[in-house]
Amino acid sequence: MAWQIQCTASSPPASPPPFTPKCLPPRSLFFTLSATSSSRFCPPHMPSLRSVTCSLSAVESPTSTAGLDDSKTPLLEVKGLTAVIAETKQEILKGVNLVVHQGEIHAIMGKNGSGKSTFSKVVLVGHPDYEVTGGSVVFKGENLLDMEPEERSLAGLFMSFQAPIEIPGVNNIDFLHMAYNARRKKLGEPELGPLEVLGADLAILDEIDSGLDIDALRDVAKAVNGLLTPKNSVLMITHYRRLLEVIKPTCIHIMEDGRIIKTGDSSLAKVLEEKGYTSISAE
Ligand SMILES: Nc1ncnc2c1ncn2[C@@H]1O[C@H](COP(=O)(O)OP(=O)(O)OP(=O)(O)O)[C@@H](O)[C@H]1O
Repeated sequence: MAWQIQCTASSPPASPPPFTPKCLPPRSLFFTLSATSSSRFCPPHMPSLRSVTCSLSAVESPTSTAGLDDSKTPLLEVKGLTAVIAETKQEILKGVNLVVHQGEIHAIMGKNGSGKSTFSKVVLVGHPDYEVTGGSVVFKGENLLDMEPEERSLAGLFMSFQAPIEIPGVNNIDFLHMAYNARRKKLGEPELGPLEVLGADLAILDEIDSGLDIDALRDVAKAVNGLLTPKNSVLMITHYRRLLEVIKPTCIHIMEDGRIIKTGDSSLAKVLEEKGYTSISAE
């Protein structure tokens, strides 16, 4: 797990470098996480990820708003989110509860069709295919559901596409990050992580591991690692435990039929591998 070793090697300064939001136009919402990104992105002020722990231990979590660590600042608070397909009114999200605090990595797993992508589309972009019928989504204290996609981006959300290597311009974020930090270095200022350069606090990464071989997966893991700072958080949507072997999440949430039915620490992925989703939903 080279990504962890790299990032634990640096000790954090007394205070993290200042955040620099709004340094990019609104279109920066849609960047692609590069499978070729390297660990050079690991920000120097990042603390050991091992210090970030989930206080829940594979407990049932019909309302996973239950505090992971109340001393931390919540970034994203989703409560009772329900949504239907706009055209047919079929309900897909049936009361999602989720809290992501600063500096945490969360993973959402679940069977095909459980509602993971719908959740990310509703939260991130307010996708027109869906209508929110209830609940709330608060990001940094603001009601996200009232915001246009551009406003969500400016508020500090970042989303990656699925299948990153199929998207042209895959290295944009690498280039942007390097160019920005080169200038900061020249000015004698501390370098920033990619999310800070983007002015984003939370990255939602939807199935960034789909179709990747093990080597590409390691590169993606390094890139995800490089997105983190003590203030930034990552919410990953994934099918595969193998990604969670190289990126140890603070918490794993299991989604089933439009709800999060269980929240636990990274050991939950092992339970899934050994016993499958059925064992969890049947408990
Ligand atoms: N725009 C849509 N029109 C019709 N059905 C939809 C639409 N969006 C989602 N669905 C249905 O809602 C359910 C949840 O879909 P969603 O893509 O969110 O699940 P998922 O957990 O991300 O699945 P996967 O792991 O296969 O990507 C599925 O049954 C899907 O067919």
